[in-house]
Amino acid sequence: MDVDLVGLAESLVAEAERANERRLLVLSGPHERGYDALESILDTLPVGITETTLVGPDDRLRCEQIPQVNAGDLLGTTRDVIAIDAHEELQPNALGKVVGAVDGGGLLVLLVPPLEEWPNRRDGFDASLAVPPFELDDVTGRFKRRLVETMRAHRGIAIVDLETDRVESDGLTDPAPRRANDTPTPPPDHRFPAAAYEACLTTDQVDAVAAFESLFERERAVVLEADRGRGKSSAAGLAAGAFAIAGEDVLVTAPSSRNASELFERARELCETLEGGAAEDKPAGDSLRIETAAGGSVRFLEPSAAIAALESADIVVVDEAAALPVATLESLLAANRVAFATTIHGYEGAGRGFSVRFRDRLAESDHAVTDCTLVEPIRYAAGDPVEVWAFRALLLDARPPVEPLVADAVPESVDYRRLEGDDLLADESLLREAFGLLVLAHYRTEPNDLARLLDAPNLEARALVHDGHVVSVALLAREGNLSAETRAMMYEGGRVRGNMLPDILTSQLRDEAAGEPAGLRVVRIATHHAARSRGLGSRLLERIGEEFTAGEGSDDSDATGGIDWLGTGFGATPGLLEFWRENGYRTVHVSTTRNDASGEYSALMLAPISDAGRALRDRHADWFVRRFAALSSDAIDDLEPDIARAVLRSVDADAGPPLTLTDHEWRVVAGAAYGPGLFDVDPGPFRDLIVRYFVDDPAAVDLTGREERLLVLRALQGRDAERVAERLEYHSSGQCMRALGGAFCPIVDHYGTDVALEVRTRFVDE
Ligand SMILES: CC(=O)SCCNC(=O)CCNC(=O)[C@H](O)C(C)(C)COP(=O)(O)OP(=O)(O)OC[C@H]1O[C@@H](n2cnc3c(N)ncnc32)[C@H](O)[C@@H]1OP(=O)(O)O
Ligand SMILES: Nc1ncnc2c1ncn2[C@@H]1O[C@H](COP(=O)(O)OP(=O)(O)OP(=O)(O)O)[C@@H](O)[C@H]1O
Repeated sequence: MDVDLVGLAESLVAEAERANERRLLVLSGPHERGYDALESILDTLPVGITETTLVGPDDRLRCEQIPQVNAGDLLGTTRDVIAIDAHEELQPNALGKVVGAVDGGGLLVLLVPPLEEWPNRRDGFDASLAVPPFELDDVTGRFKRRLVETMRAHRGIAIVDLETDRVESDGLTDPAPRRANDTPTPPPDHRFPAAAYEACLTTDQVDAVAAFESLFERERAVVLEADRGRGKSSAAGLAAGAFAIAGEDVLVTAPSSRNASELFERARELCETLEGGAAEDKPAGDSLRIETAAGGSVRFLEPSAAIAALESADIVVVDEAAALPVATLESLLAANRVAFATTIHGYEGAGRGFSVRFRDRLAESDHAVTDCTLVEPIRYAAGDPVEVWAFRALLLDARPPVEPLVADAVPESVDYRRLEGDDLLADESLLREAFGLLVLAHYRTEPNDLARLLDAPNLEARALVHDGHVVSVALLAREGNLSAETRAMMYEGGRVRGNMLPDILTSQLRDEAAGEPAGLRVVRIATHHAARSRGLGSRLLERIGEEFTAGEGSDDSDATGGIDWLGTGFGATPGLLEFWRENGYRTVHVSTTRNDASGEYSALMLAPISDAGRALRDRHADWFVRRFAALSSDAIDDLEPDIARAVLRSVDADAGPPLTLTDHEWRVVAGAAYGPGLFDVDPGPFRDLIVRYFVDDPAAVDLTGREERLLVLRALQGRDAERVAERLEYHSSGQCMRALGGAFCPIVDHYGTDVALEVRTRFVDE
């Protein structure tokens, strides 16, 4: 080989060391030559085998090797050199996870096919985007084209063409030598020991530790946000140690104990510094525990155990909070003094439930909240070119437009726009705004989603733009239109990628024909927070409906038309159910388990366009109404009553069986409403009536919100009267049951047959 590859790698590393930055070396060309080059580089660089990792399919070097799917193992760890073999495939998520693990002074190496060809090759990841009925050939290469373009445009990235033996770019930036880091100093008035601050590596970390001092007071919460590798876990550990030294019992929780290791490391070091090795580190089962001379402690419990033990702790620290379900975070908020540390950008595809949903709940709580953001990286210098490139290429920092640009947007001021892949690729700011809005509005968006948006044949995006800026955006997926073979396979228990609605309607709800009509699922919709509640989201759905109604019916399956139904599935909340209902969508199913990430039950809704779509919606609405009462006392017996009310109200009013209570059942119900009868002897007819009442939503039946919740909790979900009385603030279970009878009076008045009304006259003077 003519080019002095080894010399280039050495210069890159020398420069990286000088600046405490990283460098990226792209080796493009035939697979084997890539490995030959990599091996000679690794043989020469003064880097230990233990500090090197190969991320790829084969164990080909004398160093640690992990496949891309396990790239998450590198999160929170540090390596001098990481090489990614992207010949067989490149998973965008793996790239995002790996980039943060390379140490300052280190090298990231990317083995790729010749750059000109790479975007035109379909790889293993692309295969995952070819969801039925689409084929691999339908997948495009825009994401890779974007990677190549940004690699060529960014600093600090060397590109070598191994086929032509040419250095396309040497990636050298000739950086100024790094300034010696100023040693951070403790804040002037501090309550933690100075050693807690002296252990900090950056001024940001000092500020973060200081933020924890607010937890000396009651009813306080601290929120620590940072990109990966800013030292937030360590800051939390120093604070936890300082509290333990002061005699407090600190309970630490995180998705797994592995996530909390840095925190315990710092806490233990601090306790040892201050107590001269007195701190005890006792592994007890799977929990870590540090105890101090003052009787304080730092201990780890898994989230569910931590929730059960909140009462016993003085202070609760939640690390990697964004990766926990919102429901779990809410339960942890019951702690009086609590801190949440979380990653804000999606290296890990970590949940954004934290910022999206939990923030509101935190603001509503009684805690005074202290916020702190750590910006300065710890593993490498700020402004590191590899991080800058990764953020840009993977849009890890994509943001919606700044508020003033869209603050005046109203339905009359906006244009409807199809966001075609090529437009998005060509217009960086359009892509950033649209993707940024999707990311901000959803709790789980990751680099793979960017690739999907650009390349997946089943996905489309639409937006409302105000003065050229995206103010509302929707991500749409084509579903259904599946062959008889695929449908049979699903019906028999096989899985099909994409196609969420047909999949659930077929495999769970046993409708083999559900995948036949063609649909369009609104995967995600978001309006800029500065312009919500002005009808923009509804306008966007309306325009989408118009566009796809144009070519109604599955016979005509050309690019825009050929759609039988619009649909959606999302974590159900009363507000969202109302939003979709207002826009013509009707509920056909509620999931029987809570979503892992959001902690919510999902609702599936359909808005038919063609006759085939209407038939699909109608039969599923009918089945849903028929099964709802039985579900309520079983799989969804803990569905929040306000969600149950909203779910039933958003079912098509014509759906479900007619009321068929026998004369005897009417006597039982009317007897409980107006006389001495009891709900408990025969709940069935009561439940049928309640479901009918909610689905019809008749104005003539006058019930309060509290009465409706009572109907759900006691009668549909069959919960214990005493608990229901407590929750709805009735004086006693007796009063609660009397109120239940009372709630049935207007229902009997409205629906009751002559037999029922006769019962009423026995007890009421008319
Ligand atoms: C498949 C999915 O993507 S479901 C997830 C939807 N997206 C999100 O939750 C992201 C955050 N939220 C948003 O971006 C917006 O609130 C959207 C997209 C839900 C609605 O967009 P908007 O432009 O505000 O819609 P629009 O003005 O037409 O309708 C608003 C009405 O919907 C209802 N609504 C929507 N969301 C909520 C909510 N979270 N809580 C209460 N009501 C809500 C209300 O009735 C509201 O009217 P109001 O504010 O006068 O009470
Ligand atoms: N004060 C400190 N003293 C010693 N080492 C530190 C300190 N702060 C951070 N580090 C080291 O820097 C790296 C990143 O720190 P830490 O894990 O706390 O950051 P983080 O923001 O939680 O990062 P990640 O999200 O990647 O886990 C770790 O290897 C940690 O050991």
